[in-house]
Amino acid sequence: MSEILQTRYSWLLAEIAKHDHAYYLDDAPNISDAEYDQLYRELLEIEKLHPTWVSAASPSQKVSGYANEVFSPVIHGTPMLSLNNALTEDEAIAFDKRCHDGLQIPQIEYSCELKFDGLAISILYENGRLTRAATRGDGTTGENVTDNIKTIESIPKQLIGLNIPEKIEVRGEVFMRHDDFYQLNQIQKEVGGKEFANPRNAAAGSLRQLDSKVTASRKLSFFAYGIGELSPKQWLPTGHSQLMDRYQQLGIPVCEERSLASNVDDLMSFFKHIAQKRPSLPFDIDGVVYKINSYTLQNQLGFVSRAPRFAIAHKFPPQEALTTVLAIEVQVGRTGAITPVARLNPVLVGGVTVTNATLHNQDEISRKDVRIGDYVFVRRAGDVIPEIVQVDLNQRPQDTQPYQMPLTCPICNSHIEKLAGEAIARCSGGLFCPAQRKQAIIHFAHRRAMNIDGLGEKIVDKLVDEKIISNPADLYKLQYSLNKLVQLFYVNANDPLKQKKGQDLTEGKQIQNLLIAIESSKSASLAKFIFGLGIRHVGETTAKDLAKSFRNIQTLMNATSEDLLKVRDVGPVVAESITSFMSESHNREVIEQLLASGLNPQELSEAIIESPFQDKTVVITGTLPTMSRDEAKLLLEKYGAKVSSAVSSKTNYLLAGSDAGSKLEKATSLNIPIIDQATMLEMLEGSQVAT
Ligand SMILES: NC(=O)c1ccc[n+]([C@@H]2O[C@H](COP(=O)([O-])OP(=O)(O)OC[C@H]3O[C@@H](n4cnc5c(N)ncnc54)[C@H](O)[C@@H]3O)[C@@H](O)[C@H]2O)c1
Ligand SMILES: [Zn+2]
Repeated sequence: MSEILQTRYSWLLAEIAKHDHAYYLDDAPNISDAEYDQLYRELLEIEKLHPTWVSAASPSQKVSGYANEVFSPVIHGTPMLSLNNALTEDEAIAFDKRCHDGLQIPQIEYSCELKFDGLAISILYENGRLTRAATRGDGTTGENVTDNIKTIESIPKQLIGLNIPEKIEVRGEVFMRHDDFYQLNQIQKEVGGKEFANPRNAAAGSLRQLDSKVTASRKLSFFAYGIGELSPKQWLPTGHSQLMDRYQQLGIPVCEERSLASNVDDLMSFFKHIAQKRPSLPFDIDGVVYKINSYTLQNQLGFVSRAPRFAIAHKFPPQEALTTVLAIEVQVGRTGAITPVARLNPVLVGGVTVTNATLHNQDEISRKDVRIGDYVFVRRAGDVIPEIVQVDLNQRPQDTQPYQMPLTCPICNSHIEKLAGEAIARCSGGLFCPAQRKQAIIHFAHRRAMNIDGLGEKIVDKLVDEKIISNPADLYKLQYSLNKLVQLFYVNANDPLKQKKGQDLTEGKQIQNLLIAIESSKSASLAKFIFGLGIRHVGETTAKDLAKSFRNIQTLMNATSEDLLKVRDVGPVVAESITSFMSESHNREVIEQLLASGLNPQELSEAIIESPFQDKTVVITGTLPTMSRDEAKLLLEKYGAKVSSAVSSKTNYLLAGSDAGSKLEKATSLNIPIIDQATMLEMLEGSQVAT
């Protein structure tokens, strides 16, 4: 039992670390906060049972987060801590009880605030002037974001009033209001930039920018809720609430929505009052915070490693609503991944209209048994993509059917496959499916596949969008589309593909180069061709093994599982993936078209007969008259040479073209034979490569 638990514990540590990275460093979480909190809770439960397992590195022992080293570091005078959570009313009541037990006094006054959903910031004022600002980072070391903070309008650069302390570190939250968030995403959409999943990510992503001009262009807001360094110490008022009042007098923004509570009932009514108000607030909050008001009492209770004992965040449960499933549709991603999506009767969840929810995969649909027509609870936990929590079985209409994913791709009709051990189903028409088109062509042209220089993502996007090509075989027909290409490359001056300054537009050099690269790719090896097909699980190494075993593409196309399993390193999953790919007639058609265009990839045996370059080391330098250096390299390698980049005493030949520089000098000084392209070709005459 304990072994299973130990495994689970290690898994949780790794999982939480992974999510912390995505959340704190990349400002792009992959799971909802509610799901994250569940993982964290489970970790705490296990640690309670096995205190000896807990190391200092556990997220329970330290403040989560990182300081990215691209910012200069700021060491916090006093650590910036986290808050413990109460997820239920009972847990909040238990917090109040712990405070009473710890302080042994009959009545405690609490200051109640909102829990803003942004990121913590420390702002230092010296003699009233803003001199430094830093993020929380890992709690001890934060990121210096002074210039960025200065771009936030509501944060005073100079404090006002008569009672300004010599030095004061104001702590609070930077966040983004809903309207500013929608506006930002709208702009991002227009300029093709990254859209943010929620205001928290947008705030963090906007503040943690190296260029403060970017931050300045994003509208951020700020509320203060705490204090760090202070001098003179006597400046501090008696309690937290009084500090907030004083902040207001200094011109520091403080949220109006706060109150004092004198017992646990007051805490609960504050919570309910705010929960009701939440949908109409202009910014996101994920709960409320209760803090013992008196600083003397706060100090008596003190801190645990990562959070104060005198405060707690009472979090809202994830926001849910009930609605009906109108349809279940599948979406096909760029790599063929099939994701079922529930189309919902539009419903407001926490102030946002939800019309779709992801269902992830068939296993998930079956587990939840979501059917078309069902009433379902939809959750939006302040974040990411809405999801279906569960079906309300009491309201299930008669005649509903368990949902089955389609067997063929809704876009291209190829069969949908699900490989053993994978949760995700995929469209098998990799070479043909419009959804996968761009990805397939980009992969085919990749340097390590057919190596078509100049055929990058942007050009592929254009060629496909303009319907000039729709699959890799179309590349070899491009010379027939010259007119269209010229238009595409040169006519629209605003086009990202337009020629760089100084290049001659009329010459058509870019098109010419592309066509040459496509033409030379016809001689790519069988291994590169197989790799270029983009068959799932067939990487470069597997492609090489397959090429060696099958010698030509036709044999591979007709190989059975048994044949495939004989190949080194090919197991059942790879074999299944290949047979499934090759059994899809659409893919076969594209391969046939490729062969018809003059590609005939063959695997040459490695045995070389009679080559003067067999096992010789050659270095290539300068510009050769008719070949590129890469072409010469391939040729030499085919004849058994090892082509290296630096001249040494071990070099057997230097192949030199015009404008050769230091390599030529070095080779001369080492007495290494120097040959030119013509000599190389002469030497190769009469050599043979066995096929
Ligand atoms: N979705 C994910 O993948 C993921 C990953 C990591 C963390 N998280 C989220 O982050 C939380 C943990 O982060 P955390 O350690 O920053 O704790 P926290 O966000 O739960 O609480 C501490 C923070 O609350 C903020 N805060 C807002 N209002 C406040 C107020 N009035 N007074 C004091 N502080 C206030 C401060 O920034 C402070 O640093 C998790 O509970 C989870 O919700 C999510
Ligand atoms: Zn498809």
